[in-house]
Amino acid sequence: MSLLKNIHSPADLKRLSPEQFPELCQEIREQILTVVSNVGGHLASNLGVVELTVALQYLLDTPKDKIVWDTSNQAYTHKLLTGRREQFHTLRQYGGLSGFCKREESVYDTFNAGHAGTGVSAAFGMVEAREQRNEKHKVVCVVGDGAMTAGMTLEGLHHAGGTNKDFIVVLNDNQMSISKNVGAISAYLNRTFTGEFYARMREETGQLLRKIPHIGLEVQKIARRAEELAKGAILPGLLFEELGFQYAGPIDGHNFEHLLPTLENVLKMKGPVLLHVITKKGLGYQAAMDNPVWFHACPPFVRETGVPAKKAVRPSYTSLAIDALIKVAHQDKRVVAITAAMCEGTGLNAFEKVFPDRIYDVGIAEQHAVTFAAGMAAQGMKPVVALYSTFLQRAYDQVVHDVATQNLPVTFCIDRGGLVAEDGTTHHGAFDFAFLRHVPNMVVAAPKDENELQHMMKTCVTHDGPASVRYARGVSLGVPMDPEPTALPIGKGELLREGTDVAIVAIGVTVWPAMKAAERLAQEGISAAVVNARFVKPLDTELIIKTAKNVRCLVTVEEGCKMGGFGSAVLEALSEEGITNLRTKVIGLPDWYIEQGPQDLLRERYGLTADGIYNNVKALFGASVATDDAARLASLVGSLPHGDEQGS
Ligand SMILES: Cc1ncc(C[n+]2csc(CCOP(=O)(O)OP(=O)(O)O)c2C)c(N)n1
Ligand SMILES: CC(=O)[C@@H](O)[C@H](O)COP(=O)(O)O
Ligand SMILES: [Mg+2]
Repeated sequence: MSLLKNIHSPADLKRLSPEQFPELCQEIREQILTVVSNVGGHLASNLGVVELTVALQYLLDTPKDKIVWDTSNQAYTHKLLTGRREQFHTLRQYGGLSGFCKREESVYDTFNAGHAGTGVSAAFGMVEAREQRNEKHKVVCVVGDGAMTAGMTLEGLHHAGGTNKDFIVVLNDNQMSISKNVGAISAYLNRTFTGEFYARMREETGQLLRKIPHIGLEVQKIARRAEELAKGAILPGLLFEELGFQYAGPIDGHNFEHLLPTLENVLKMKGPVLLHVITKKGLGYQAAMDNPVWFHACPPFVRETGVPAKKAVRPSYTSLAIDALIKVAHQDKRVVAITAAMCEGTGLNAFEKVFPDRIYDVGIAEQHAVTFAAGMAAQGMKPVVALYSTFLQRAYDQVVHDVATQNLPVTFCIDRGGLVAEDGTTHHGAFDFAFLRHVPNMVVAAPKDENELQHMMKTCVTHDGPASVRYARGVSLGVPMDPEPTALPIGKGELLREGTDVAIVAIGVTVWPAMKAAERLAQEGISAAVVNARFVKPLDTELIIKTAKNVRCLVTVEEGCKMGGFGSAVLEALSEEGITNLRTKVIGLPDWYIEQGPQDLLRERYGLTADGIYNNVKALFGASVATDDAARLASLVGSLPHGDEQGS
């Protein structure tokens, strides 16, 4: 590590000679592999952009010049070269470096990201800010071929290409999203590989024309047109040129002899420019090159073998949800599945094996995925859209405007609901209860365990309207499973435990911890009822009100934001009923962005474990007893005759 350890900022990199770069890149790869095999992370994407990052930092004058990393899951080399090498071992851990770019972390991180497709828009915003402020610096956005399929990227290119502002987009094309990239844009980019064919053909056409004596203008025109057509059919650059970008490339993104001079030229060009760079995901680590999908975002693994360091003890909620979906799809031919570039993450690859003709991967295009589903539903199909909670945020209007207003039977499998751990702020599924429960017609369900999950899958898919079922990241609990999924009554919760002092009304993964808390409270003589609400909407107000009327305190628990979420729904129901004499508390995520860290640790921090619920209930109950005692005492004192009256 003799080169890397002396780099504390890009200025140190500039002191190296380009001949030393291959050795430096090897050291960087070594460092990334050491840390990621230990803590997990986005290995394959990062190993693919080592040379590109070195070249950019070498030629640009950051932080004055701005680099925007789209999604920013590929920014590890960037972190290592911009003063964060010594903290790099803390990557993705609680209190450690983020796995993504964070402005709070470094001046070299120009824009926070984690969701794909924001880079071009943000970077072009910086271009226009530069113009407004009369500044002189370069703005470069690095965007992947996967993110190129995102609507926002195309919106950004459309805007920027319509101007003549100096702006550089580097398209890092590794032919992969998380899995193989899909769709027309990806096919278009893949024709890069026939670029050689285009060059040869152009040469041959030229030779042919030169051989024709006294070539007329008309013939020349026809020839040029033929060439343009050939370009349109074969050369990827034409798409970008038509969008107003000068196109350069494709070039080998691992070869400094290509990278440095081309980038140097591109940085001097005026107006919007797109440089197309071809890279390989996982380069330098055979296991990641062989299986870039698994190594896209991997848990800790054994470096020598490339196998996970820990074996999963039980199936994940994800896989059990899709198992149930497969069973339901066997019974109903109208059921189709839709993923937005997340076939593996959402477990739909299992569905694809059984129903290869009934699954659609639309690319990183959540908005399209939802409206596409609505279109299918409008024609009698039963589409199931499987998305991570955090990515559904992007399709809010499509949920409201295209699905719910028409009461269309689209099911949303909301994966990664709640705390997702190491990906942190941009990826926690904190808001789905809050942004779905106010949508008319929408069913919002969250099971307490995997058995209930399979039943809710059936409930939602067979429901004749929009419905969502939300489940957590991670392994299931290991509860006994019923042989078949069965539809549950929509809007009905279950009373898991009777109680006369306190009611704990919980939803989703917080239900079993609530039960544990109740057991502990019982040992101390506090009688706690536990309601598994099952549905945030329609809320089982009847059960909740009935339970509330028997107790003096009520606590709600959810792994979601408190503001406008499940607890708010319960409080609204109590208020509607005119119940005002109850002490209440909402346990959930606070009004700030939740940091990265292991799920257990974060759950503890936000009071979502059995202990957390127990402590909250005890404090609330203790306060209510104290208040009641004080009130009793006051009324007792009030009823005593005054000294004067006693005639003293
Ligand atoms: C809006 C959104 N949807 C889905 C994802 C999940 N996701 C993370 S990285 C990734 C693939 C990105 O592919 P690409 O842009 O080509 O970058 P690469 O990892 O290949 O460098 C996806 C789908 C996301 N981050 N954001
Ligand atoms: C999908 C995405 O954004 C990934 O890059 C993420 O890091 C994956 O995490 P999971 O392990 O939850 O699928
Ligand atoms: Mg890619």
